[in-house]
Amino acid sequence: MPASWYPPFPDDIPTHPLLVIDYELIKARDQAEIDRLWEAGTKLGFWYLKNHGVTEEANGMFDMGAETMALPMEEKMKFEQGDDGMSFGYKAAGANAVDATGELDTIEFINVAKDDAIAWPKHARRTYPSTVNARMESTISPFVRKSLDVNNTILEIFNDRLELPKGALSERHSLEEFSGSEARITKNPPKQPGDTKQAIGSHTDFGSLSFLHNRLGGLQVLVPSSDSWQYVKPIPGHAICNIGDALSIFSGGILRSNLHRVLPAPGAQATLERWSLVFFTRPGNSVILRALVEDSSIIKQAVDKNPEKNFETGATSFDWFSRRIKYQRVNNRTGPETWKASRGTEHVDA
Ligand SMILES: O=C(O)CCC(=O)C(=O)O
Ligand SMILES: [Fe+2]
Repeated sequence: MPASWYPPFPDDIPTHPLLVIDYELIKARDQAEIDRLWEAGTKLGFWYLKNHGVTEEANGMFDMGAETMALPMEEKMKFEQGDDGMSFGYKAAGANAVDATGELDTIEFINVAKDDAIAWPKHARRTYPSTVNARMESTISPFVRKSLDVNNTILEIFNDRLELPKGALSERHSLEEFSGSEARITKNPPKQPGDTKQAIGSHTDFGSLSFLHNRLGGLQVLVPSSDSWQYVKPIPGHAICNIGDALSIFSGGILRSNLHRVLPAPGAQATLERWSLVFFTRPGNSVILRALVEDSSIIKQAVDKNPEKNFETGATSFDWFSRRIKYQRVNNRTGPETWKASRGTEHVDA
């Protein structure tokens, strides 16, 4: 459905302003735009990105999502992600908890590994439904490659601003090493009257950078230093980008991995199915998640200034990621401690 057919996001509810960053200017290394990206990355950890050049590929991904979710449940379940912490594949609605009480999530999604999109027609990590295979070459691989370009460019900018040696962040996100990087399409059913269920519970993202394409509202950020949640209004043609745990940890907390969640779309949009598309860039599986204090004096200063925060996770990116996925799954739930075990840097940040 073209975005112009959607009922508008209501104009009478508070929204959180994000800086609009122009990717063309970032690519051209425009200093003023880089300063604004830095401000967005350090203060909120979320920003809009315009002129990213991925709209057509994103539209194809939404079509792939619709084709995949229309398959019979029995077919989709053949490609289910399982309970061991692997994220690639299909997840049915209600397979994850959204909070410590074990309330169930309402979204279904399909995750396609960057490694499979790059290796195609070979399988690197797993197999997928026929609807995914049919679009791997035409849609998914181009989307993944372009999204990687966008996120890698942003990583280079942050690398320089963090005064890290050239390539310090890139080498931790190499194309060749297997990683948790993946493309995700989510589908949330229309809101039922009186329903207050969360589609995705409060979380920080697991990896380094998320590149999100939203058509409807529903995404909320926790406003820093407050307990107030505010909607992020989708703007046509603008992606929403955010920083995840791994990049926040590498930077000694200078870059912010902010809590966010997804509710049903507000106002008149609530009557529609809500689809969203994300590309997650995550470090290579073997990369240890710790502040890069030996490589940057400003990261060292940031860590020294906050002795109460622990940036030595002792975990590889693979361990961090698998733990978080695994303990979200309600099949693994024993009690509130399972939810706690699925958490990210909100504790580092406490
Ligand atoms: O659907 C959205 O707007 C956000 C999705 C999200 O936060 C996630 O998949 O991690
Ligand atoms: Fe997220």
